[in-house]
Amino acid sequence: MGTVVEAANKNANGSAPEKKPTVIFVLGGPGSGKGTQCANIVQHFGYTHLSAGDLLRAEIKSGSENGTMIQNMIKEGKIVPSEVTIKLLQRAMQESGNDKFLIDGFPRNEENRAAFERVTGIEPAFVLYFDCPEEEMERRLLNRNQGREDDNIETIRKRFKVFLESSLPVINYYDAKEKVRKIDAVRPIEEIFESVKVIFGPKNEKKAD
Ligand SMILES: Nc1ncnc2c1ncn2[C@@H]1O[C@H](COP(=O)(O)OP(=O)(O)OP(=O)(O)O)[C@@H](O)[C@H]1O
Ligand SMILES: O=c1ccn([C@@H]2O[C@H](COP(=O)(O)O)[C@@H](O)[C@H]2O)c(=O)[nH]1
Ligand SMILES: [Mg+2]
Repeated sequence: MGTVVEAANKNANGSAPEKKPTVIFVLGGPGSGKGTQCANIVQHFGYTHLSAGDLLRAEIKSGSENGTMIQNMIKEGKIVPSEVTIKLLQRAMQESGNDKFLIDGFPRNEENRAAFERVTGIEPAFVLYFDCPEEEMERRLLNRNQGREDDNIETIRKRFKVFLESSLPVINYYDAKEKVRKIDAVRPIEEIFESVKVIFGPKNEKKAD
Protein backbone atom coordinates (compact mmCIF):
# COMPACT_ATOMS: atom_id res chain seq x y z
CA MET A 1 0.00 0.00 0.00
CA GLY A 2 1.32 3.49 -0.89
CA THR A 3 1.61 6.50 1.38
CA VAL A 4 -1.12 9.13 1.69
CA VAL A 5 0.92 11.43 -0.58
CA GLU A 6 1.27 8.71 -3.22
CA ALA A 7 -2.47 8.02 -3.07
CA ALA A 8 -3.26 11.72 -3.45
CA ASN A 9 -0.97 11.86 -6.47
CA LYS A 10 -2.87 9.15 -8.32
CA ASN A 11 -5.65 9.78 -10.83
CA ALA A 12 -9.14 8.33 -10.41
CA ASN A 13 -8.05 5.30 -12.47
CA GLY A 14 -5.13 4.70 -10.08
CA SER A 15 -2.39 5.67 -12.54
CA ALA A 16 0.29 8.21 -11.72
CA PRO A 17 -0.61 11.70 -13.06
CA GLU A 18 1.37 13.18 -15.94
CA LYS A 19 4.18 15.36 -14.66
CA LYS A 20 3.57 19.00 -15.54
CA PRO A 21 6.25 20.79 -17.53
CA THR A 22 8.43 23.37 -15.81
CA VAL A 23 7.64 26.87 -17.06
CA ILE A 24 9.57 30.06 -16.38
CA PHE A 25 7.99 33.31 -17.55
CA VAL A 26 10.59 35.75 -18.88
CA LEU A 27 9.22 39.28 -18.61
CA GLY A 28 10.47 42.84 -18.98
CA GLY A 29 9.78 45.86 -21.12
CA PRO A 30 10.21 45.91 -24.90
CA GLY A 31 13.93 45.75 -25.65
CA SER A 32 14.98 44.87 -22.10
CA GLY A 33 16.99 41.92 -23.45
CA LYS A 34 14.65 38.95 -22.87
CA GLY A 35 15.41 37.18 -26.15
CA THR A 36 19.15 37.78 -25.83
CA GLN A 37 19.33 36.23 -22.35
CA CYS A 38 16.96 33.37 -23.27
CA ALA A 39 19.40 32.30 -26.00
CA ASN A 40 22.13 32.00 -23.35
CA ILE A 41 19.86 30.11 -20.95
CA VAL A 42 18.99 27.60 -23.69
CA GLN A 43 22.70 26.91 -24.31
CA HIS A 44 23.59 26.63 -20.67
CA PHE A 45 20.55 25.04 -19.05
CA GLY A 46 18.76 23.14 -21.84
CA TYR A 47 15.41 24.91 -21.75
CA THR A 48 13.26 25.38 -24.85
CA HIS A 49 12.79 29.07 -25.60
CA LEU A 50 9.29 30.08 -26.68
CA SER A 51 8.96 33.76 -27.53
CA ALA A 52 5.24 34.53 -27.77
CA GLY A 53 6.04 37.44 -30.11
CA ASP A 54 8.08 35.16 -32.40
CA LEU A 55 5.25 32.61 -32.48
CA LEU A 56 2.78 35.36 -33.43
CA ARG A 57 5.10 36.67 -36.16
CA ALA A 58 5.46 33.10 -37.53
CA GLU A 59 1.68 32.80 -37.54
CA ILE A 60 1.43 35.93 -39.71
CA LYS A 61 3.96 34.47 -42.17
CA SER A 62 2.16 31.10 -42.26
CA GLY A 63 -0.86 32.72 -43.95
CA SER A 64 -3.17 31.76 -41.08
CA GLU A 65 -6.70 33.20 -40.97
CA ASN A 66 -5.64 35.17 -37.88
CA GLY A 67 -2.61 36.63 -39.66
CA THR A 68 -4.06 40.03 -40.57
CA MET A 69 -5.57 40.54 -37.12
CA ILE A 70 -2.24 39.65 -35.43
CA GLN A 71 -0.26 41.91 -37.78
CA ASN A 72 -2.56 44.87 -37.07
CA MET A 73 -2.33 44.33 -33.32
CA ILE A 74 1.48 44.10 -33.36
CA LYS A 75 1.73 47.30 -35.44
CA GLU A 76 -0.35 49.05 -32.78
CA GLY A 77 1.55 47.46 -29.89
CA LYS A 78 -1.70 45.84 -28.69
CA ILE A 79 -2.11 42.49 -26.95
CA VAL A 80 -3.42 39.65 -29.12
CA PRO A 81 -6.37 37.71 -27.56
CA SER A 82 -5.25 35.03 -25.11
CA GLU A 83 -6.85 32.10 -26.92
CA VAL A 84 -4.72 32.74 -30.01
CA THR A 85 -1.41 33.05 -28.14
CA ILE A 86 -2.10 30.18 -25.74
CA LYS A 87 -2.91 27.79 -28.61
CA LEU A 88 0.41 28.69 -30.27
CA LEU A 89 2.30 28.19 -27.01
CA GLN A 90 0.62 24.84 -26.30
CA ARG A 91 1.37 23.57 -29.81
CA ALA A 92 5.02 24.64 -29.56
CA MET A 93 5.36 22.98 -26.15
CA GLN A 94 3.96 19.71 -27.47
CA GLU A 95 6.11 19.76 -30.58
CA SER A 96 9.32 20.49 -28.65
CA GLY A 97 9.51 17.14 -26.87
CA ASN A 98 11.07 19.02 -23.93
CA ASP A 99 9.61 19.40 -20.44
CA LYS A 100 11.13 22.76 -19.45
CA PHE A 101 10.31 26.05 -21.09
CA LEU A 102 11.21 29.72 -21.06
CA ILE A 103 8.05 31.54 -22.07
CA ASP A 104 9.30 34.94 -23.20
CA GLY A 105 7.03 38.00 -23.43
CA PHE A 106 3.93 36.25 -22.06
CA PRO A 107 1.68 36.71 -20.06
CA ARG A 108 1.31 40.34 -21.05
CA ASN A 109 -1.80 41.14 -19.06
CA GLU A 110 -3.93 39.76 -16.27
CA GLU A 111 -6.28 38.05 -18.71
CA ASN A 112 -3.33 36.26 -20.42
CA ARG A 113 -2.09 35.11 -17.04
CA ALA A 114 -5.39 33.79 -15.73
CA ALA A 115 -6.26 32.10 -19.05
CA PHE A 116 -2.88 30.34 -19.27
CA GLU A 117 -3.14 28.97 -15.74
CA ARG A 118 -6.78 27.91 -16.31
CA VAL A 119 -6.23 26.25 -19.70
CA THR A 120 -2.89 24.54 -19.03
CA GLY A 121 -3.10 24.06 -15.26
CA ILE A 122 0.52 25.27 -15.13
CA GLU A 123 1.89 27.88 -12.73
CA PRO A 124 5.36 29.22 -13.43
CA ALA A 125 8.23 27.97 -11.27
CA PHE A 126 9.32 31.61 -11.17
CA VAL A 127 9.34 34.80 -13.21
CA LEU A 128 12.59 36.21 -14.54
CA TYR A 129 12.11 39.97 -14.78
CA PHE A 130 14.58 42.11 -16.71
CA ASP A 131 14.35 45.60 -15.28
CA CYS A 132 15.45 48.33 -17.69
CA PRO A 133 14.60 52.05 -17.98
CA GLU A 134 12.66 53.23 -21.03
CA GLU A 135 15.43 55.43 -22.44
CA GLU A 136 17.81 52.43 -22.62
CA MET A 137 15.10 50.16 -24.09
CA GLU A 138 14.23 52.82 -26.67
CA ARG A 139 17.88 53.11 -27.72
CA ARG A 140 18.20 49.34 -28.09
CA LEU A 141 14.99 48.96 -30.10
CA LEU A 142 15.87 51.76 -32.49
CA ASN A 143 19.26 50.11 -33.10
CA ARG A 144 17.98 46.52 -33.38
CA ASN A 145 17.77 46.51 -37.20
CA GLN A 146 15.87 43.25 -37.52
CA GLY A 147 13.19 44.78 -39.75
CA ARG A 148 10.46 44.45 -37.13
CA GLU A 149 7.38 46.49 -38.04
CA ASP A 150 6.97 47.57 -34.42
CA ASP A 151 10.53 48.91 -33.95
CA ASN A 152 9.62 52.49 -34.88
CA ILE A 153 9.32 55.32 -32.40
CA GLU A 154 5.54 55.64 -32.73
CA THR A 155 4.86 51.94 -31.99
CA ILE A 156 7.64 51.77 -29.38
CA ARG A 157 5.88 54.49 -27.33
CA LYS A 158 2.61 52.53 -27.54
CA ARG A 159 4.40 49.34 -26.45
CA PHE A 160 5.89 51.14 -23.42
CA LYS A 161 2.42 52.36 -22.40
CA VAL A 162 0.93 48.87 -22.71
CA PHE A 163 3.83 47.45 -20.69
CA LEU A 164 3.29 49.94 -17.85
CA GLU A 165 -0.50 49.65 -17.80
CA SER A 166 -1.04 45.94 -18.51
CA SER A 167 2.16 43.92 -18.11
CA LEU A 168 3.68 45.39 -14.94
CA PRO A 169 0.56 44.35 -12.95
CA VAL A 170 1.30 40.73 -13.92
CA ILE A 171 4.83 41.09 -12.55
CA ASN A 172 3.40 42.64 -9.38
CA TYR A 173 0.95 39.72 -9.08
CA TYR A 174 3.79 37.20 -9.11
CA ASP A 175 5.93 39.42 -6.89
CA ALA A 176 3.22 39.22 -4.21
CA LYS A 177 3.64 35.42 -4.44
CA GLU A 178 7.44 35.80 -4.09
CA LYS A 179 7.98 34.33 -7.55
CA VAL A 180 9.80 37.25 -9.19
CA ARG A 181 13.57 37.14 -9.71
CA LYS A 182 14.49 40.69 -10.72
CA ILE A 183 17.61 41.36 -12.76
CA ASP A 184 19.24 44.72 -13.41
CA ALA A 185 19.28 44.72 -17.24
CA VAL A 186 21.38 47.87 -17.73
CA ARG A 187 24.71 46.10 -17.87
CA PRO A 188 26.76 44.28 -20.48
CA ILE A 189 25.08 41.09 -21.78
CA GLU A 190 27.69 38.75 -20.24
CA GLU A 191 27.45 40.40 -16.83
CA ILE A 192 23.66 40.07 -16.83
CA PHE A 193 24.00 36.40 -17.72
CA GLU A 194 26.23 35.86 -14.67
CA SER A 195 23.30 37.05 -12.51
CA VAL A 196 20.92 34.82 -14.46
CA LYS A 197 23.17 31.81 -13.86
CA VAL A 198 23.05 32.37 -10.10
CA ILE A 199 19.25 32.20 -10.22
CA PHE A 200 19.15 28.93 -12.17
CA GLY A 201 21.89 27.42 -10.01
CA PRO A 202 24.84 25.16 -10.86
CA LYS A 203 22.87 21.94 -10.37
CA ASN A 204 20.64 22.78 -13.34
CA GLU A 205 23.54 23.28 -15.78
CA LYS A 206 23.55 21.08 -18.88
CA LYS A 207 26.17 18.36 -18.89
CA ALA A 208 28.91 18.89 -21.50
CA ASP A 209 28.09 17.04 -24.80
N1 LIG B 1 22.61 44.15 -22.03
C1 LIG B 1 22.50 44.68 -23.24
N2 LIG B 1 23.19 45.79 -23.55
C2 LIG B 1 23.09 46.37 -24.76
N3 LIG B 1 22.31 45.88 -25.77
C3 LIG B 1 21.57 44.79 -25.51
C4 LIG B 1 21.64 44.13 -24.24
N4 LIG B 1 20.82 43.06 -24.28
C5 LIG B 1 20.27 43.06 -25.50
N5 LIG B 1 20.73 44.08 -26.25
C6 LIG B 1 20.35 44.43 -27.63
O1 LIG B 1 19.10 45.13 -27.53
C7 LIG B 1 18.20 44.73 -28.55
C8 LIG B 1 16.95 44.17 -27.89
O2 LIG B 1 17.29 42.95 -27.24
P1 LIG B 1 16.26 41.72 -27.25
O3 LIG B 1 15.76 41.50 -28.62
O4 LIG B 1 16.94 40.60 -26.57
O5 LIG B 1 15.12 42.33 -26.33
P2 LIG B 1 13.65 41.81 -26.01
O6 LIG B 1 13.41 42.09 -24.58
O7 LIG B 1 13.50 40.40 -26.48
O8 LIG B 1 12.80 42.78 -26.91
P3 LIG B 1 11.28 42.61 -27.43
O9 LIG B 1 10.42 42.74 -26.23
O10 LIG B 1 11.09 43.75 -28.35
O11 LIG B 1 11.19 41.28 -28.10
C9 LIG B 1 18.96 43.75 -29.42
O12 LIG B 1 19.49 44.44 -30.53
C10 LIG B 1 20.06 43.21 -28.50
O13 LIG B 1 21.22 42.83 -29.22
O1 LIG C 1 1.92 37.29 -25.58
C1 LIG C 1 2.07 38.16 -26.47
C2 LIG C 1 3.31 38.47 -27.01
C3 LIG C 1 3.41 39.43 -27.97
N1 LIG C 1 2.30 40.07 -28.42
C4 LIG C 1 2.38 41.08 -29.49
O2 LIG C 1 3.62 40.95 -30.18
C5 LIG C 1 4.37 42.17 -30.06
C6 LIG C 1 5.82 41.89 -30.04
O3 LIG C 1 6.15 41.09 -28.89
P1 LIG C 1 7.70 40.89 -28.44
O4 LIG C 1 7.63 40.18 -27.13
O5 LIG C 1 8.26 42.26 -28.32
O6 LIG C 1 8.36 40.09 -29.51
C7 LIG C 1 3.79 42.85 -28.83
O7 LIG C 1 3.98 44.25 -28.80
C8 LIG C 1 2.31 42.50 -28.97
O8 LIG C 1 1.69 43.28 -29.94
C9 LIG C 1 1.07 39.77 -27.88
O9 LIG C 1 0.05 40.35 -28.28
N2 LIG C 1 0.98 38.81 -26.92
MG1 LIG D 1 12.13 39.50 -27.83
